[in-house]
Amino acid sequence: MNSLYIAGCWLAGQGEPFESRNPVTQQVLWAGNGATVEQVESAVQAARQAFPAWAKRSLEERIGVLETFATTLKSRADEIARCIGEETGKPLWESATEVTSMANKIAISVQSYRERTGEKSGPLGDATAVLRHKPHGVVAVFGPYNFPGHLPNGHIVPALLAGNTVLFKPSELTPKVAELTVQCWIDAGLPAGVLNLLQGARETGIALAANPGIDGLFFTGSSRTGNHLHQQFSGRPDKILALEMGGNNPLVVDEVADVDAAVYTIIQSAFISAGQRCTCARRLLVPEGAWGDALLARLVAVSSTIEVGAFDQQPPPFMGSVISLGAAKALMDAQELLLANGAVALLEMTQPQAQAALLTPGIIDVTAVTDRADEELFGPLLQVIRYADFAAAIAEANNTQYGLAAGLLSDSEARYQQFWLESRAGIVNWNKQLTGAASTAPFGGVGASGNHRASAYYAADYCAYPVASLETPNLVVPATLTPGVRLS
Ligand SMILES: NC(=O)C1=CN([C@@H]2O[C@H](COP(=O)(O)OP(=O)(O)OC[C@H]3O[C@@H](n4cnc5c(N)ncnc54)[C@H](O)[C@@H]3O)[C@@H](O)[C@H]2O)C=CC1
Ligand SMILES: O=C(O)CCC(=O)N[C@@H](CCC(=O)O)C(=O)O
Repeated sequence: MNSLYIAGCWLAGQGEPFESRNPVTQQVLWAGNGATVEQVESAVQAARQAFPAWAKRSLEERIGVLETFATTLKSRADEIARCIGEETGKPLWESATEVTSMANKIAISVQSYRERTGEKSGPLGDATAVLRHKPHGVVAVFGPYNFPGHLPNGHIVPALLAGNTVLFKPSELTPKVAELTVQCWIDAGLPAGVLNLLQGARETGIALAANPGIDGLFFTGSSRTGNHLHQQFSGRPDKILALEMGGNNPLVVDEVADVDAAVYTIIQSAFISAGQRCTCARRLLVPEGAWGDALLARLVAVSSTIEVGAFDQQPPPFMGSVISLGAAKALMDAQELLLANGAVALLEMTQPQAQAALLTPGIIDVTAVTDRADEELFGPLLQVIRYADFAAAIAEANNTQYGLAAGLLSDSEARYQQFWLESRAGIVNWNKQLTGAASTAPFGGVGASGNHRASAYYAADYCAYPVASLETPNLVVPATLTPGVRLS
């Protein structure tokens, strides 16, 4: 099978074989071979060769290709949504929103490019000061499995718009979505070599990140891989590295008047996408006492009725599966370990069928667990921590190496102001779910969640570098010479 797209040609990978499966039925959806070190090198050369012509095209010409890509996405929206659903397990209604986000990314990126990396000029003395931006050159884009279309697209679109050429290494768990996306780019008329697809697992990623021919690497994925890349790129200030990584996100609940509104917002924060969003609430901070007990009772009651099912089930489920049987097992093991260490199951996460990666929502009280690991459990398992007062809640919210998203549900604006000031995260929400960040805003975290190169609306910033110029067509001797210099 021709799994790679290099220099405008589909060709077979010569590396390790791998496949993707429907996480519920285990049906094989895609099978192929990864790219070898040599094939990565030939893709880097193709991207290098294509770079000057692509970068020299006018911005309007590049926008034209991107807009055709958006039209292609819209015309194939149902097919792409189905592909995302069957490969990730995400319900069709949610996969459809992912395709919409992909298409919307074009206009948002153009607006962002013009606003943040466009051209500005003004008089400075007897010259004109001009600010323009240039693309970096050849950049690698690494994608995660949870948004196999939207998140790589969030790097690829602004990178191409700025004039870079791209090597796309998708998650090995979602090769079929990646292949379909690249086909849409081909149909949109993207010239050969401008976007190259390097399928493969970790070894392909390692080969691409280590290739000396890349000028930058834009990564969305786990903190562990991101940290590894950060170390690998240390001492290389000549290469730009943008890291979007995971979180251990806190959602603090105050004693609000509308308990059902709080419960709904918690569910949208913790269980959407079966808990497989980097922005999902992982830790729910609930006040000690009767009000907190009542909130939790209601949360458990409603969560136990959440529909979980296959991506195409009718009527549609709220939650699909997690990405694989392996991921389901790791989550079940993590729950078991927490329970063995003193956690109390308020609603135990279960895996109803051993051969399907479907998990029911889990809510466990970990207040009594000492030395809780500060790690991201990437699935539908919400950890509850009870707090004595608001200061303790904020301290617990910040008790993490990560800093992606943090939220407060409270009727008090003063408390929100305190929370906003004292919390440390790139997304801080008040009475809104943690998930579903807008593409029209910057998206990135601090601490172990990122390296201060926010994506989404600010992706333009890492896709091009500023060039400041002082310009005048007339080379003249200034009226006043610097002391000590004589021209006569
Ligand atoms: N902050 C953000 O914007 C987002 C972060 N995420 C995070 O992504 C994670 C889930 O995605 P995964 O696919 O599991 O991430 P991952 O880190 O396992 O994989 C991401 C990519 O890196 C590649 N890779 C793995 N090891 C590598 C190595 N040593 N060298 C080079 N490449 C390597 C993989 O093949 C894949 O293409 C979660 O932690 C989630 O929080 C997901 C979405 C958004
Ligand atoms: O990148 C963008 O355009 C906006 C950020 C975004 O879409 N965030 C989503 C996905 C987060 C994840 O991958 O887990 C969200 O906040 O739900």
